[in-house]
Amino acid sequence: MDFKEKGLLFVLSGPSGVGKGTVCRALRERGTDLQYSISVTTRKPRAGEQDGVHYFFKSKEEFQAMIANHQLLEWAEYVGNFYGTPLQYVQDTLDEGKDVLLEIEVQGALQVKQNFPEGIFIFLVPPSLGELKKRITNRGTESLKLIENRLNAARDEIEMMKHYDYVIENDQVDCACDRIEAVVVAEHCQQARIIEKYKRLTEVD
Ligand SMILES: Nc1ncnc2c1ncn2[C@@H]1O[C@H](COP(=O)(O)OP(=O)(O)OP(=O)(O)O)[C@@H](O)[C@H]1O
Ligand SMILES: Nc1nc2c(ncn2[C@@H]2O[C@H](COP(=O)(O)O)[C@@H](O)[C@H]2O)c(=O)[nH]1
Repeated sequence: MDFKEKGLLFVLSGPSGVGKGTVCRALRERGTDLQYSISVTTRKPRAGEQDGVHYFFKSKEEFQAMIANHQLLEWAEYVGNFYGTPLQYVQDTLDEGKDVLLEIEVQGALQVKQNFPEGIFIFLVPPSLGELKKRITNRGTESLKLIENRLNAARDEIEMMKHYDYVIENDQVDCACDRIEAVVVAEHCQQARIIEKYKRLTEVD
């Protein structure tokens, strides 16, 4: 039987400012074998953010057209802006046998879980709420009002971590990366065992 192994889908969530982007950048620099989906958003670019690199920046109308045309794997409204994952990229990359990592907020992650239960869901937590506030404030990319909105959303998001397979603390970026890499290795071992079992069960004498 021709059994083509697909890539694994990892979903990384966590409250704004916990360090998802920082940890993903560090994983890239380490050369961890993951592909990163670029999301679509209606949020305005921050200083230094480039279209097609950090996000695909779209108008509300363009975003709604993508929803209507079933071009998004998931989407959500988060603190006044829309965010979504382009479906085609994820499908194609998994079909090529490569692992994909989505860095998305919890409403979107739960949609992925419904439609793609074999995904692996990781929730990144800060050492404390005080440290979260310090990180998002020191980043200096949002106004005080927006920081407050994001911290309010964080309380509800943290409540949702019970729906995730793994909860990883981002105390130090390097340690958080080590833990995520350990999850990737463990999930591949698990997949290899399942495939082996499936092959044995379907073998014809
Ligand atoms: N382990 C860490 N220790 C100290 N500071 C950290 C750590 N991880 C990230 N930071 C800092 O915290 C701030 C927020 O990080 P980052 O932008 O990666 O968060 P995020 O979760 O991607 O946020 P958002 O969801 O808003 O995009 C950055 O200034 C970053 O340098
Ligand atoms: N549901 C989705 N959430 C996404 C996506 N891309 C990013 N995000 C999350 O949005 C918030 C805010 O991001 P920011 O860049 O404005 O700070 C954060 O939690 C991201 O992880 C997506 O495609 N879908």
